[in-house]
Amino acid sequence: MTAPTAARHMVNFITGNANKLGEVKAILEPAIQVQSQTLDLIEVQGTLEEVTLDKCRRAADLIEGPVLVEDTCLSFNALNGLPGPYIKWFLTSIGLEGLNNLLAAYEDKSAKAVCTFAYSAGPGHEPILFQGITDGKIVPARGPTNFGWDPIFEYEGKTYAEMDKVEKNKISHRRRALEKLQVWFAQEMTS
Ligand SMILES: O=c1[nH]c(=O)c2ncn([C@@H]3O[C@H](COP(=O)(O)OP(=O)(O)OP(=O)(O)O)[C@@H](O)[C@H]3O)c2[nH]1
Ligand SMILES: [Mg+2]
Repeated sequence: MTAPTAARHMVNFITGNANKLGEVKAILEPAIQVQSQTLDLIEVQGTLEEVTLDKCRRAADLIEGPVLVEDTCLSFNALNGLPGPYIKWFLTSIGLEGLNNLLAAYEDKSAKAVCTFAYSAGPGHEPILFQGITDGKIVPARGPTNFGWDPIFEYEGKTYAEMDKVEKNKISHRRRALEKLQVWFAQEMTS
């Protein structure tokens, strides 16, 4: 499938999350320019893939053009992957300490940060998924609290919040997903 010409060097990232947008720009630009629009998209229940595909189709229909969306999961291995795509609700409801408490009864504190981007060339075009996973563990909060659950997700001895942006963007779930998107975009440009 060939993407429309306008989408070859530019994506329209639909998100309400300024921190996500900042990281996506830092990783993709200047090779791929990122413009952004905020839409209040209803998010369905289901697997991460189902949630992201549905979000992408809705965004493409509303924008009537090419879109990129992303959904982030935080999955606790001891809880068979929960909170997963529902992490936003959990974080809002019980906070960082509450998320730690969910694992109090379990020895296994390991978790996966999972980022799934979906790109659609427009309404009626089936979205393409790009997923990245970073394995870490859940710890009591350390570091600045300006982005979601960054302070409780530890990777190789540091929480995401303790890393500067450059460091996080080298190893993050978002970076790993965007590397796949970059490869796909590069192929589209030469095809
Ligand atoms: O500490 C964090 N480090 C990250 O790297 C990260 N990425 C996302 N999040 C949070 O996890 C939930 C995902 O929900 P989510 O994917 O639906 O995002 P959202 O609703 O904020 O934006 P969007 O859906 O408009 O794009 C939201 O609470 C986000 O704030 C992160 N927290
Ligand atoms: Mg959301």
